[in-house]
Amino acid sequence: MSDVHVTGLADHHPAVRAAYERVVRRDPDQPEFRQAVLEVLETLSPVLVQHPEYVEAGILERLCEPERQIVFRVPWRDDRGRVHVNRGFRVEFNGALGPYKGGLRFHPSVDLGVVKFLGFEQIFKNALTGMSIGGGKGGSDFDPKGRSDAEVERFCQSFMTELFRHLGEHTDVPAGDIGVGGREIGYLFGQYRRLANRWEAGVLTGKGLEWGGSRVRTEATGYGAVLFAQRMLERRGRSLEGVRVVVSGSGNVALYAAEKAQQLGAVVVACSDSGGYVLDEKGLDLDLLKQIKEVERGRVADYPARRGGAARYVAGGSVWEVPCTVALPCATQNELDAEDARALVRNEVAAVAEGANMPTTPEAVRVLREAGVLFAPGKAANAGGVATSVLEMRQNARRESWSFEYTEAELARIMADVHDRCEEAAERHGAPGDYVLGANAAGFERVADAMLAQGLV
Ligand SMILES: NC(=O)c1ccc[n+]([C@@H]2O[C@H](COP(=O)([O-])OP(=O)(O)OC[C@H]3O[C@@H](n4cnc5c(N)ncnc54)[C@H](O)[C@@H]3O)[C@@H](O)[C@H]2O)c1
Repeated sequence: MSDVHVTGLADHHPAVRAAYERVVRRDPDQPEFRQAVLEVLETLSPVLVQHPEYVEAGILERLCEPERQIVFRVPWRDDRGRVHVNRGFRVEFNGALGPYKGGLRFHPSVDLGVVKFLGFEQIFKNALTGMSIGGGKGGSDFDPKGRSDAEVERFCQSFMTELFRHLGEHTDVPAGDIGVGGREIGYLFGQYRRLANRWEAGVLTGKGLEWGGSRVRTEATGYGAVLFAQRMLERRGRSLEGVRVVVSGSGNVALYAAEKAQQLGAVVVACSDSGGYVLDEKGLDLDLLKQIKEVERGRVADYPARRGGAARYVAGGSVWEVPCTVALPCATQNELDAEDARALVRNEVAAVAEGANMPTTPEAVRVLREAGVLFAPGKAANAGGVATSVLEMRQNARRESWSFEYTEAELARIMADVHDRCEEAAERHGAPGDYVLGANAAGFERVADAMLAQGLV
């Protein structure tokens, strides 16, 4: 992949080529990180032409190198008394706009390159919200699947025993991501509180409602992605009313993307997990799906038997085979490839909005864009989660607890602003309707200006 892309950068600004070549040379074993960097850099040439001061100040080189990377051992015992050793990570990527902010992912695929890709994306996403937060990300190669509550608790306590010294409401504020939901945030917060001997609510977001959490945080990423898609469509005189929607994944982002799409009148006909997908032409029964996934921690394969009717499960199939007008990839990185994109185009998809981080491969993005499909990159479309985390921090700082309606209205306002910032930047740089360029340029300019103002640090 990298050879094609280094060659493909021939027409770009020399600073773009130099920065990318440096990343390839220094981090040859981090393909996801390289992919995320390339996806941003290849849109920035017009910005650098307008702002030679960014090049002069080495902004690209500095942006591609995390401010701090923490890698640590996480020892824990399973229920049978056996010792396990996992690896923990926290990458504090860029703090120019505020305390590092970004989730923790617990999944066997997590390594330093994956955490760096997510942290890099997070810098621009957080900048796009217009709020005061820097970019960071963390996690572990621990696999919570099949582990008991007690095992997850012991793992989280061990993880936080090292991480706590690097965190703080003014320093670094993690949240959830794949494999880290309300249960894990609870165990992590408890251990932080014990070690720090402080009630510091703003140190973690995604907390329980009774102890500092915010309403709408659970729903925010999925709701936000749909609100973004809706605004893209509205700008072109269309809406979600009566439209067929397909969602991938069935975790936090997927479930609430499906919920908001239904609330706006769409028919959500399919969702998936790593084993396959379910198709329900009548529209997914979300109460049942939440019971299976959130309460029982089961698989989507269990859905058809309990739903009855014509719902069916397709083992191992790609959910993107299902015809739809709006596609919402909400599972994981690189889950929608060029072949999937061609299937979506054949079925006349109108818009793709990424609920997950980098779920669409670069080749698939090209296929969609060449076919004229509206495409919203994750760093814009899924920014509602982190934005609501900041709303949670605001409530913590003021010792307040806002209503669902008020918080959701704030989320809607923020998503409209994120959309409009992307739209405005794309137009300003001569590429109207290009949300990838718009998101990268708008996020980059905000961080770059802050870095310039703060000197060489
Ligand atoms: N939770 C948030 O607030 C948030 C915010 C921004 C972005 N994201 C991103 O959204 C994505 C999903 O995160 P989440 O919080 O919903 O995690 P989650 O653990 O709740 O859900 C992940 C889902 O993806 C499914 N999945 C994993 N690999 C798959 C594959 N190869 N094919 C199909 N399904 C697969 C899992 O079965 C699960 O249903 C990730 O990319 C994450 O980085 C999450």
